Amino acid sequence: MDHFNYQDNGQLFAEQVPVAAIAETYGTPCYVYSRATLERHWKAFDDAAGDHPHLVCYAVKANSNLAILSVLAKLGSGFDIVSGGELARVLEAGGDPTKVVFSGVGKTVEEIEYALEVGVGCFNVESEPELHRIAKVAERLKKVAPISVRVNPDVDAGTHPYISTGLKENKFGIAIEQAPEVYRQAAAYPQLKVIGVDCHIGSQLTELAPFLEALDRLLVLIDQLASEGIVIEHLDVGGGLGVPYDGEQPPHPSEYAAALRERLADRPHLKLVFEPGRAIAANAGVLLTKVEFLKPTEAKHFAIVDAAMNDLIRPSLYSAYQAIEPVDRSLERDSALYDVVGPVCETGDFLGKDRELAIAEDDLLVVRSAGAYGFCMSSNYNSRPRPPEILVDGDETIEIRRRETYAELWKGEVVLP
Ligand SMILES: Cc1ncc(COP(=O)(O)O)c(C=O)c1O
Ligand SMILES: N[C@@H](CCCC[NH3+])C(=O)O
Repeated sequence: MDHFNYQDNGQLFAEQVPVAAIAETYGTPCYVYSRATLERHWKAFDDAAGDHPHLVCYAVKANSNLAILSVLAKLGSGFDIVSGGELARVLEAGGDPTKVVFSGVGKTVEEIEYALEVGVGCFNVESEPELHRIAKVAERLKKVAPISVRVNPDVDAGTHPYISTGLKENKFGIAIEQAPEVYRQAAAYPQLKVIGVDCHIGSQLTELAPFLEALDRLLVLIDQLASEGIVIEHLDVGGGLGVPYDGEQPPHPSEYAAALRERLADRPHLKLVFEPGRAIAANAGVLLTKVEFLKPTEAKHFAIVDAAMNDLIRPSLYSAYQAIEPVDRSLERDSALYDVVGPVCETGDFLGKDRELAIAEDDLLVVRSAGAYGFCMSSNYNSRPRPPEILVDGDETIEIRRRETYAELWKGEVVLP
């Protein structure tokens, strides 16, 4: 069962995970996750950091199902959040607020109050006005807010422009040249406690070099701050480690974490904070979908499936590649080149283009690497109920979110008299 992992990414897992039985029981489309794989990925970071002080703060945005958060909380995980809603989820799942880092460029007064009330571990401050806002709220609540400045190190992460975050032109963080001045202002506020430096340069990075370049720039900053008497206790390197969607060979989490740790060998007291999302969740999940119709046209063959862009938006939004495979490859089928599309009324509604597939109507397909930025980015567009989420936990399959009903589609709406 323990099978959706990096090394095995190219293999069919149907023999080990009862996906056909899951589809039978819960219907399609349907997300399926592996608890063992989630745990293994989290531990790869944790183990590689070894006895260097560290905290793996799973990025909740990647997959925020309460069951997933509770699995990680039980391992001792911290959490990287970007909203009050994510904080509420972490608390509901049994997460420790003191192990929460709060990122995001637009924290509201209400969110800051909430985070201070529950005692989050750190605010990752993304602008000067945010610094002043946190200080003001903390003063009013008579609290001291622990803060890091999210520094934009101006490193090209070499990833999709929509998910690159560490360049000068991106909205995230504070330019590294301005960071010392912002730290000085922070240090002058009695209601703020400077504890860290933070960065996050982008997502789906497949090389170590940009991470190390960013790290080196932050270490220079940390030394400069130390010379001014501003002591940094933790270095948050963000998330962003990529996964193999289409033959990429990103460093394994253990290799990545070990490389960063090595850089800090002469700084045994500088705590390392990681914020991985995708690397933990993506290849711990798949989206199951069924072929509704095969539609050959003059220009193209379409495989119309029952999952759509509302269920998994990454292909439509970023032209992202996600592998699509038939669950049962032993069936006799003619092979053809298909665009795998959903029922949503948008030309951009596709899960994959030009895929060589040997399939027929009613066949079950898996869309791989769908455990991260899958369900959490889903919507009800075209009034499609969102799919269920199933966690495979050893021999058990647990429905960790049931399929939405039609009535849930209009929850909170009113029919006018
Ligand atoms: C601040 C921050 N931390 C962590 C993450 C998680 O990124 P990833 O899923 O690429 O590890 C993101 C998303 O890119 C982010 O914006
Ligand atoms: N949602 C994106 C990643 C965004 C990362 C969040 N900062 C994806 O699916 O690849």
